[in-house]
Amino acid sequence: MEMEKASSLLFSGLHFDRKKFSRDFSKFQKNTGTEKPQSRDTAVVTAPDPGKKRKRKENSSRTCESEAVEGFSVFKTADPASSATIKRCSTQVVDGKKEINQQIEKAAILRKKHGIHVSGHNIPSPLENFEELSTRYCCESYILRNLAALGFREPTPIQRQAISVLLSDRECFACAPTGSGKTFAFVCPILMKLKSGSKNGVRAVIICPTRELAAQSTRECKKLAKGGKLKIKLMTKELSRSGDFMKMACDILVSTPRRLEYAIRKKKLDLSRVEYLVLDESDKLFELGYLTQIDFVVKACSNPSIIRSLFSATLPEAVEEHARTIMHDAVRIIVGRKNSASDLIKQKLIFAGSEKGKLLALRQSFAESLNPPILVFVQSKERAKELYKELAFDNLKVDLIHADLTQEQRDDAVDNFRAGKTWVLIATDVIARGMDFKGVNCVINYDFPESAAAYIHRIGRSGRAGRKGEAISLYTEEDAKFLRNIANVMVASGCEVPSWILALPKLRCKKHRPSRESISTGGADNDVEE
Ligand SMILES: Nc1ncnc2c1ncn2[C@@H]1O[C@H](COP(=O)(O)OP(=O)(O)OP(=O)(O)O)[C@@H](O)[C@H]1O
Repeated sequence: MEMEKASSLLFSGLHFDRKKFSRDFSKFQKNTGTEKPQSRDTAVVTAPDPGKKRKRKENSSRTCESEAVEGFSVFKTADPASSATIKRCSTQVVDGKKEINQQIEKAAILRKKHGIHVSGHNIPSPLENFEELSTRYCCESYILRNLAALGFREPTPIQRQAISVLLSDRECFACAPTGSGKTFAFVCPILMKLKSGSKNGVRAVIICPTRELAAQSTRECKKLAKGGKLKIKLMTKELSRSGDFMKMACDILVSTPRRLEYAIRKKKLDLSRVEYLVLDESDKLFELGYLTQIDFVVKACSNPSIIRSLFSATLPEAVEEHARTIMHDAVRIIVGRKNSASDLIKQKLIFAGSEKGKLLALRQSFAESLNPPILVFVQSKERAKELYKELAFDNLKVDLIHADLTQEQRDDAVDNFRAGKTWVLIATDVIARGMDFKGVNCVINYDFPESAAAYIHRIGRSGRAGRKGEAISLYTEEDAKFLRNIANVMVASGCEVPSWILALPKLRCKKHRPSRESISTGGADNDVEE
């Protein structure tokens, strides 16, 4: 139901005028792209389509495609009497085809090696290494320096494919495991494409579902942009209320949907020149709570040549279908198995019997081996407060984070956890998505997650960037209806699960979180805050 509404709302304001952009066809024959002449995308063998729906910068077609067209025109204008010319040309065509086939094969091998699955037309080959950013796409040296300074030696699979797709001015929707480097997969091409700073307003927008994630993405973006001229800004509460973007240098803006909408409505922010729009954690942003804001922002990004991209570790069918109908010639990228947990996480299910049993199991687990940093997820802010009170006197360095805290308190909680000052952070789902806490050893689902997606994102706070992690999920009888879904995710990652759980009935429709006995005292808790 939610997605049906999404389909009717999202992107509905966008309209592309074919006639208006028909002139662009002529541009396909000019060489103005950023990809270097010697570089070739794979599988680009057809002549450009003059009826293409939208204006595109030409570098994506400035490859074998334009060469094939040029080849034919050479053929036509050559002296027909000269058999030598004809022979030379046909040899060139055969050589060209052979080369293209070799490149297609090479790209396929590379994709197979890295578990990259793609669909769409004329998909650029994945990057073999970061050097290709400069040899193939003329990347400025400061970006390569920053990549090296960050210690990134090889692109991750999602970076290999998404970077080349976005650098070829193609829209994409991508699904890759948690902690697999999706942030740089969209940040890097944006920095490369925008090149120098401009005073003409915001040119790229990155939307994240939470303020913490927006702040983190801004920081990551700034790390890669160090030494360049681009201005990157995080939309703070203050900026959204009183900042005048018309008078401010800002090339890349990172924001939550609400703050973005607020600034646009106040007419202090014009997004009509935006060239790149990223919806990070896109499936979350497509949920009802965000939908009208996202729709409003997407309409405000009215530049017809905008490149939009969707990234997440979970991409439900409904979101995919929707993306396919509204995006233009988009490339679908899936790394590994779709909607699955990272292979690096060891997952365990523990039956705790009752709410009291859960507290006991948690204390016991801490007593046996406390290996911080540890994240403990609960289903509501009330329960976060209750659990905090229980653990605060257990001689643990424990803290909590939920949506009721001030921004300063939330920032402190995140910073202290990052700095190792907090060993155990109790959290609601407010930090379940996207947050990159390095080296989280264990995620404990104190309250069982109510969907496979929620589970994948929560446990994905550990086992990031190639490190191993652990996830423990406590459950009681109240959680029976959610068990099978989560167990299926575990089985798909190679974990053992009792067979009776897999034989439980399928979850047919979305179920509400169970009301639970209070952690500290009696009473029920029906709060559904994230
Ligand atoms: N090429 C690379 N080599 C090594 N580490 C990398 C590389 N790219 C990114 N990383 C690191 O991997 C970690 C996870 O990256 P990131 O937060 O982008 O993951 P993600 O896929 O967006 O995860 P999530 O789905 O949870 O949002 C970060 O610490 C980042 O610095």
